[in-house]
Amino acid sequence: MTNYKSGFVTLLGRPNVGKSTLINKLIGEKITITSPVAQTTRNKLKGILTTKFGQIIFVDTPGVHKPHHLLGEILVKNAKSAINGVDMVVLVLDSSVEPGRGDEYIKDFLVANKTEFIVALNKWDLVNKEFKSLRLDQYRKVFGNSKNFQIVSASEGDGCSELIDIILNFLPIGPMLYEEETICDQPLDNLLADLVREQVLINTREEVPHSVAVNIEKIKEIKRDKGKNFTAILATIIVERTSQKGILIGKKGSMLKTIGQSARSNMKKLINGPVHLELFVKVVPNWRKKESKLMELGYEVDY
Ligand SMILES: Nc1nc2c(ncn2[C@@H]2O[C@H](COP(=O)(O)OP(=O)(O)OP(=O)(O)O)[C@@H](O)[C@H]2O)c(=O)[nH]1
Repeated sequence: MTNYKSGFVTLLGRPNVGKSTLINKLIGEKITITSPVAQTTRNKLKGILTTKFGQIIFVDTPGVHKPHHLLGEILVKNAKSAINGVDMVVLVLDSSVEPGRGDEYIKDFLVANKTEFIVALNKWDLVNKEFKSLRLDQYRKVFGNSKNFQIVSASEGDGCSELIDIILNFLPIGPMLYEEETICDQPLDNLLADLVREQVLINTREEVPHSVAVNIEKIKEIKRDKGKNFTAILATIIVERTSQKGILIGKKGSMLKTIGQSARSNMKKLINGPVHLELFVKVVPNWRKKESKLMELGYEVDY
């Protein structure tokens, strides 16, 4: 008789608490987009972790794209769709700040829905030594003293293997649902596009906001008789306004170069081989309003 565990797990939490960073760390490959700008997660991503003891399928949640006064309502709406069909939830909290209403909303919602959840208190590395015990008390007051409360630092990796053990403990007994070597069910071009979009957000911050999309036009394996083979990737960054195109290209192309270099370096890690990346910027006015364009770019319009 086998005790193998498997199941679907979703990470819930306010924007920017580190959900994507945590999934990446738990799985050990860069598969989701992370940036210091809130609301970077667009599509639901699954990252798959297979261990000797079980298989955890992580479902990422979309970020919040609505004005602040709606935040509570939207968090709950997102939470509702995210918990659909999952076995358990990891509630991710940002310990570098005090517990907030948004965190409580989600907890109350989970309790009301009788959803199994554990707490991952993230960004512990950012809490000053002398404040650590106070901060822990503040969070325990709101989120309870249960043993299913794990302190982690997603960027450092601290507490992650303990978190995996807690999750596996919670999951039901079940078979391996994906082949052992699968880490993500997203097509490669989505992952590559996200790596470019991530660098646009990191490097331009508020100047080029969320009205940016990336389309992977071509991925080609180039075989060379002499020297190494490489993957050639052609990508277009789509913006809504000419002014945004200017910002993205930068002085003498400097911004586009920076974006391209960083995106390429992450692509190399993802593909596990040399990459040649060519980037173009294209203005498509109001692309967000054009649903066919959205679908062509692979977005799930689910809100
Ligand atoms: N110092 C520190 N920074 C972290 C940690 N975890 C995440 N971050 C940073 O916090 C920022 C937000 O992380 P994300 O993983 O994009 O957050 P998210 O919750 O997925 O954000 P949304 O997509 O907006 O929902 C990034 O700059 C991360 O590098 C951590 O444990 N320590």
